[in-house]
Amino acid sequence: MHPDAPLPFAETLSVLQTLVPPKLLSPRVGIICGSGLSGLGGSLKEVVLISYDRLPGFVQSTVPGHKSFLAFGLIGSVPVVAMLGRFHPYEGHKLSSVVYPVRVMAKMGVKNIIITNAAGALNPNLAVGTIVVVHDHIALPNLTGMNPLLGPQIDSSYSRFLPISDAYSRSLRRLVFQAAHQLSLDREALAEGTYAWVSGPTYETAAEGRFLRAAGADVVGMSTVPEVLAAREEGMNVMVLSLVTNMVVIPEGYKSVREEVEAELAGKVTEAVVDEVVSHEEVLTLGREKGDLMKALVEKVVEFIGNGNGGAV
Ligand SMILES: O=P(O)(O)O[C@H]1O[C@H](CO)[C@@H](O)[C@H]1O
Ligand code: HPA
Repeated sequence: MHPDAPLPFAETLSVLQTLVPPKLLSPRVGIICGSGLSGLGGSLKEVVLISYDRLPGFVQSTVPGHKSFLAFGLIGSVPVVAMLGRFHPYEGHKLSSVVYPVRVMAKMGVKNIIITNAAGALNPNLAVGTIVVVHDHIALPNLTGMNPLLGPQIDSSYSRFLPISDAYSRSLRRLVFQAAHQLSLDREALAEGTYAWVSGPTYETAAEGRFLRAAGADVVGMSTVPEVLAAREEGMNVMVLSLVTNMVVIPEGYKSVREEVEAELAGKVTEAVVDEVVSHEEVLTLGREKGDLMKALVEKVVEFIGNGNGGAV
């Protein structure tokens, strides 16, 4: 819930003013780096890294593949601020803490936010390594009472009932596909899809994966939606890129144990079935392998935003 304690915006901004050179203090674009994707920080010139523990209101990222630094710098000539490591509710962080950095970005004047994540594929037509340009979400936690916008309004300038059917900016999504064209990426490198937010930290069972797929989701992850909601409440244009790191819904489906045993008893030779499980190491490995592609896309989109393209400001 926000704000169960007054949010320390003034203190955070005052620390930032002392640590960040004036030239970088009004970022045009905010970036959040997903699991294994903090290498995006390597895109920044004249970078200034600020440890989260120096920033009032910030908590620590405790998940491998997430650092705990806020990075200020330039992509081309565009000033940006990037979270090298995000916060997830499953780490024990309150939703108000999870989205606090997004609100700080808004207070610094950020109008466009690019949120990245690692996600599992529910849509069997997606391949591991694909980057999904998210155009919608399904958030069971939101529908059942876990929403970062629950609670008293921060102030009366915020909308009480925020529409989010337009949460994912069409103009920013267009920029990603234009960026992919300029970078000569194969058509298969990018897809469009719906992100399902789950609380984690358990990965989905196969049946849960099928359930989310049947509901219309293409990828699933344990982050992003809280940040999207806060960013929309703050009036930002939002773009989300999900890197498919693993398959959740396996195209071949469930192999019956009864049939396996019956076939063996009938003297037939059966193929050994091994139930595959996902691991965070696998997620991070994919992040490392595809990190450069994500970085190239984000850089290009930031360049476009800097040039005033796409209707985004
Ligand atoms: O969404 P990001 O932070 O990229 O991380 C994803 O990877 C972790 C699971 O491997 C979960 O935190 C999931 O949400
Ligand atoms: N499920 C949830 N979150 C994830 C996954 C997944 O399969 N892969 C990466 N993040």
